[in-house]
Amino acid sequence: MATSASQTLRTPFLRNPTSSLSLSSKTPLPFALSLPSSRRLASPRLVVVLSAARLDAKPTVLVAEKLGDAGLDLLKEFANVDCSYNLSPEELCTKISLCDALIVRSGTKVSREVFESSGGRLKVVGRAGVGIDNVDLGAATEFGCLVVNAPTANTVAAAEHGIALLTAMARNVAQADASVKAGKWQRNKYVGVSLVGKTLAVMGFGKVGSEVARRAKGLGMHVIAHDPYAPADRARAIGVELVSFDEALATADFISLHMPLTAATNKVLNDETFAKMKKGVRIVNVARGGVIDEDALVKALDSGIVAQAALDVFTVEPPPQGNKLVLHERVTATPHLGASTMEAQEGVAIEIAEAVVGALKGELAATAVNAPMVPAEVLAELKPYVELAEKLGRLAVQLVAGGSGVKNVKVSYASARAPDDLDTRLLRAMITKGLIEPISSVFVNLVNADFTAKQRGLRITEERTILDGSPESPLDSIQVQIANVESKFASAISDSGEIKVEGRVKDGVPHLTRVGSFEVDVSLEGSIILCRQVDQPGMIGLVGSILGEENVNVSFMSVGRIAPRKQAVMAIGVDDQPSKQSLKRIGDVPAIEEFVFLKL
Ligand SMILES: NC(=O)c1ccc[n+]([C@@H]2O[C@H](COP(=O)([O-])OP(=O)(O)OC[C@H]3O[C@@H](n4cnc5c(N)ncnc54)[C@H](O)[C@@H]3O)[C@@H](O)[C@H]2O)c1
Ligand SMILES: O=C(O)[C@H](O)COP(=O)(O)O
Repeated sequence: MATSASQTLRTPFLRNPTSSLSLSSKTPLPFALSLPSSRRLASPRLVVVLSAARLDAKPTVLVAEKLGDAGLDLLKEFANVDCSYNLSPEELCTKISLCDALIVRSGTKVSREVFESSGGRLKVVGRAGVGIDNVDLGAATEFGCLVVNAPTANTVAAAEHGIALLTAMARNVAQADASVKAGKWQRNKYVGVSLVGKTLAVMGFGKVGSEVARRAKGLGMHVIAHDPYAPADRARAIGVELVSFDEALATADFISLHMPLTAATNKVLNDETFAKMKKGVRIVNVARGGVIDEDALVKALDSGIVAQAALDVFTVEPPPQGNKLVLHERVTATPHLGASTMEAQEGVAIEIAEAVVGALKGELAATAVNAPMVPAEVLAELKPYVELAEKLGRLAVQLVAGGSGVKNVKVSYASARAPDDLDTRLLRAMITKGLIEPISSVFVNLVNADFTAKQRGLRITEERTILDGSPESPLDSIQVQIANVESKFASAISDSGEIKVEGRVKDGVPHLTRVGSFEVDVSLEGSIILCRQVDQPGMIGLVGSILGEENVNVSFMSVGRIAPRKQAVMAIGVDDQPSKQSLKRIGDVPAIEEFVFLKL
């Protein structure tokens, strides 16, 4: 989904189950921050019960690389800001356990060790720039840590630096400057090449690449581009032809690299691909050093395949002293300056500060890198269903008998909406949270739900039932089925052999509406007692009075039965947890064949 950088989206950062803080029954969303409970934040849109003392607690943001003042000011309004630059990896790991958020540029490696060392406190990593190859995204996701970047504010700066390198390289500006400063006047040595009419291949036609292409056309160059994922109409609009990788290599006089560093682009310029280039090609790299095999580039320069190279980025930064590439006479080098203009750094600082503060408040910036983006209006509509989803997951897993491994879960959404008009990622994440948290010590949120499910071998399949009728509300019901398990409440097993629970939202409140083959109706608040009994008068009163004697408030009761005077399931909602003795007394009622107490 395309969103503007300034748009912020409300997203669930889910409560850490180890926290003592609980959500009130009136809480419309389980959207508290995953901060330690003592550090929860006040936010006008977070309905979490906070003590007054806690309202004062500010999160701590570690800024590990230089950030523009405007961004720092924004951060300071909301958080304690620790600006500690040039930390060693060990120092970063030590400090991180005291921080809720970390902001870096490209010079800091946010490794797995950083997430491990944070002890679960680090909730947001903000990358003040585009490339997130210095952040271990897999580890961030595993640890439920959101990663946000600032992808737009330095685009023009990077494109301008690309053009600066292109023109400077073609006219030997850096080499000639050094020569004049050394007292020489070598006019014949530094004869350059013209750009006009030459073919420039832009590799990676994204934000920076397309801005470079636009500017190069203004210089009279013939611009082609290679990008397997770029839309043809965007290229057409700028007058750029999209070509294959090999065609780009074979026809270009100049190659400018603008792709991200990924497994697919790592050392994409290597011995083999240099051999496919036109002799005398000139290369600009303001993307990432790792996209070029640097040893191969030195060879290609020495053999004359590559006439010149202009490099802003290197595989290792800073490159080691004596690096052959940096010292090569036909190489122009800058120390990763693409984003370094006053304007870009101010913009990046604001963009990342807004994203990090938003994330700490429980919002999801539109620039989240490792979590699905859910538009604010979709989120508002799904709010009660999100709560329903988590509670159905919690109920279903508590019905599983000990020793049965939960492996296969089927979720069915009944809705009158068209299939592509219902985004279920959030619901699936919440069901996953509900299924996993009661039986483990991990906490699950939108960032790590799919990862955690996969890691635990939990297969969640989703299906849609399309209903007739008005699609006003997004969903009619959600059903969660767990296959191939025994249940501690046999009546929860449906005719087809799975544990089955189903729920709906009524007047904005989630309700349990089916257990196994029994229809019930109990609001999903507090906790629930399910009893199977032979349907007969007086049962509600009997159980109600056992609970009443202990001052346990009953919020809801409902009986679902197959037929009058046959087996029935009674669902009782309670505000407080009954004592073991009361539960035993309920179990001892002769007409009650089985019962289970479930915490929501
Ligand atoms: N030197 C600097 O200071 C500086 C500044 C900004 C950006 N960058 C780097 O520039 C690069 C581009 O940034 P952006 O903002 O334009 O990102 P972007 O995501 O907008 O564009 C990247 C483009 O690369 C394309 N791509 C992905 N894999 C590809 C492949 N195998 N072959 C060809 N194209 C491929 C994508 O489809 C996308 O269109 C990134 O590596 C970023 O880190 C460097
Ligand atoms: O990916 C980026 O945004 C650029 O490489 C800029 O990196 P920097 O923030 O370290 O200058």
